[in-house]
Amino acid sequence: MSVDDVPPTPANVSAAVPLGSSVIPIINKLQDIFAQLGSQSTIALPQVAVVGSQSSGKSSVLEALVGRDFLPRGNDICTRRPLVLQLVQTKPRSDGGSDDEWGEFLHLPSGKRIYDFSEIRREIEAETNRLSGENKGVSDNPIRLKICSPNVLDISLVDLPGITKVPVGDQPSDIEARIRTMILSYIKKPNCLILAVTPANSDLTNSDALQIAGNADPDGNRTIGVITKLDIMDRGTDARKHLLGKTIPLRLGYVGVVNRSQEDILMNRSIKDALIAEEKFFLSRPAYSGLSDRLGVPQLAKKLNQVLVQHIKALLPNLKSRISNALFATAKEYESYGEIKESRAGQGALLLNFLTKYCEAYSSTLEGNSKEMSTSELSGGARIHYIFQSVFVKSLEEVDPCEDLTNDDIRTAIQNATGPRSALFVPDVPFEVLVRRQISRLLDPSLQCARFIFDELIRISHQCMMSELQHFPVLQKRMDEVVGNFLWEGLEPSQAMIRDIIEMEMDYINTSHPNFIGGTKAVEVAMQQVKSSRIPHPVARPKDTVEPEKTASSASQVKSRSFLGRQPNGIVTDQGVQAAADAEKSAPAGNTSWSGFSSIFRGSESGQAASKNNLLNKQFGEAAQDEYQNLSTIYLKEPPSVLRSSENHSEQETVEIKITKLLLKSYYDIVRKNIEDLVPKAIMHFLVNYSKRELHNVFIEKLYRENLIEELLKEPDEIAIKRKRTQETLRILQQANRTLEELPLEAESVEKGGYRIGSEPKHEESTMYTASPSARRSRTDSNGYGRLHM
Ligand SMILES: Nc1nc2c(ncn2[C@@H]2O[C@H](COP(=O)(O)OP(=O)(O)OP(=O)(O)O)[C@@H](O)[C@H]2O)c(=O)[nH]1
Repeated sequence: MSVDDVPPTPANVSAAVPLGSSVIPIINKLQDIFAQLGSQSTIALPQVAVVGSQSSGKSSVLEALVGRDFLPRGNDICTRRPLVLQLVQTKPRSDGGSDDEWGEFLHLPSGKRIYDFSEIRREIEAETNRLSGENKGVSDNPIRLKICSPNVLDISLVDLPGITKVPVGDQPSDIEARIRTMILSYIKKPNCLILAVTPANSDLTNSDALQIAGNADPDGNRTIGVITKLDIMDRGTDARKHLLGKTIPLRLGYVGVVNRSQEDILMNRSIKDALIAEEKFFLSRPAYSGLSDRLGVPQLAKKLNQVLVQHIKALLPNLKSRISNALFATAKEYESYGEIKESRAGQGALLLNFLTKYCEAYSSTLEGNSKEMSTSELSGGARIHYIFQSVFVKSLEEVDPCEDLTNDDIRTAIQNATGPRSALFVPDVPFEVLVRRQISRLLDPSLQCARFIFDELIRISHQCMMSELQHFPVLQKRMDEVVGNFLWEGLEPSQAMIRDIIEMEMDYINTSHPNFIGGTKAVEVAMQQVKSSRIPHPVARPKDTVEPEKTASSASQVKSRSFLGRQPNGIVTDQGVQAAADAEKSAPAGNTSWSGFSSIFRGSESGQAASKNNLLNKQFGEAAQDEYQNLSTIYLKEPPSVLRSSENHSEQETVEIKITKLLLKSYYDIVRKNIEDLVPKAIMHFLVNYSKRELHNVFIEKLYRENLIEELLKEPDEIAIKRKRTQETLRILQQANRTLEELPLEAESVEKGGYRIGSEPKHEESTMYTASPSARRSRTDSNGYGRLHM
């Protein structure tokens, strides 16, 4: 079959097995992944460097691999500066035009594209001369050339000056050492693949290339031996032994190639023709039969591909884990933006879902069955319990109802309660006044407790804002407002209830409460306290001096006070009286412990009247006498504007104060227990449980409105942008993940690359060019790197 029988259309080109078909698509896919991810990192492919002695054919090998004529070649020294050739794959032109391949030099103004490859060659020569002079000078300063094409693999190739022994022209005397150092600086890097080029017409055992490659890569893991100029060997000799590795073994083996001769170059022979000629040459030489896997530039490219595949394989696990980590992180980020719905129905469902989820979170936080329960601190309902028990109840328990009541206060209250008369009994009124005053003190902490719980609910409400809501600030703000107002509405009735409870307690002092100490017991206890307080004072103080008239009336006095011994049902018991009487009896003779009481009863109607009469008679008599005696007028001292009860307490008053205090404490305890019980109940009912029960309804009423949905679910622009970007990244990563899973990296697929001598006709793409149909479409010119026909 002839070359012309097969037109270079994408269909039949892809029917052939182009070189690199196994590796280039993989690389392309991977590079696509990186490009789409906007990642700076790429698949770091090994650099390929050609080394060898001068004019061994290094540039020719490189050029054949790349498939374009652009390197200066000649039988004199050509490469005098390293040429770092960066192949960059570009997108094919959409219109299929052929000007999608160009070169760019780093030393030229940036962006200057050179589409004519002969001009590229001329610029390499000119730039070499610029720095190294025109007289064979050598420089280690590299020329950097970027070849952009849809048909190349992203890889760097380095053409290095050849090793030379004898200085010529402007070369320094240590030229060999200098060139060796320069070469080593490139090929000693572990990611540098070495093509050690030795011409077949020289002695392999003296190969500079193998020698320097051996220095840089002693294990031979990255050195491929290339034997050039097989066509100009001495007649009767061949390189079979060398190619089989029998002369100098190489781990990656040798490939024999036939490049264009100087004559071919002068005749402008194309690479395509050269490849055909090369294949013909091997077919015509029986010495090379059976060595098809190590003959020809395509086989060299295949070998390179195999090494590249191995390299990619080694990179893959790391790449996969990077992609899957990025996938995980991006998926999480995307999730954090929450759902977004386009349709009105979808938006409504989404809003309803948010509101419901919020209410569930609110309830479960209060109930204590939230999934996000903290283990480091109290939260939710537990905090409410803490406020009730450890703040409210505890504070109330610590209150002493008599704390801010001095004995004088009590005495004043008693005196005020009895009005202009002297007290016959310890009256109810001061006790009630005082106990009411103490009960009223419970209002403030109770209201404060409600306020604390309100604050706590507000706090819980903030905790319940799901992370998704962060992306809907309008909704979040409105929900916050609704909850705040709603809780405030719950606070008012709970505080009103608390006021009612306290007022109820103040309104009716239930002295019949079974837990109330009652008068009898209070008298008994007070007397015992007074009695025991006297025991340590065996010597009677002047105050204790008995006044006979007082002791005389003590029994009746005690009896008169028997109202204090009334049972809660109001029945007067003898015990109360008896207890008081007993106490009186038990007092030592001449003791006036009940003198206070006695004084009340001393003032019995008749006694008081008598004494008043006596006094009046006495005063009248004296006045008459004074008149007679014509004495001067007696003036009373003006009473002070503020009157206080006298400072000295009589013993009676002491007992009265004690009784009042006992009654006060006992009753206060009852009220306190009630308040401790009822206030939390009121708050729980009107505020906490009410909010739990009704919040969802309130949300529905206030927010789940047709006309509000769009506004509530409006995302801020920056979030919408982030969401879109994350979604796109996620899509790319998922695709990348799938691509990595599907990559055909089996050795078998690589083996299919290259061409086999004597097999079916092949239409080989030259060397490292891509096999993508779109790329090939642009390669219909006659530059000679399109097809190889046999
Ligand atoms: N006949 C024949 N000539 C070749 C072959 N390879 C290279 N040549 C010729 O050998 C000469 C040197 O080739 P280059 O490719 O420039 O060699 P080089 O090693 O790059 O040379 P320097 O860069 O100067 O060291 C050129 O004239 C090529 O045409 C080959 O396989 N067969």
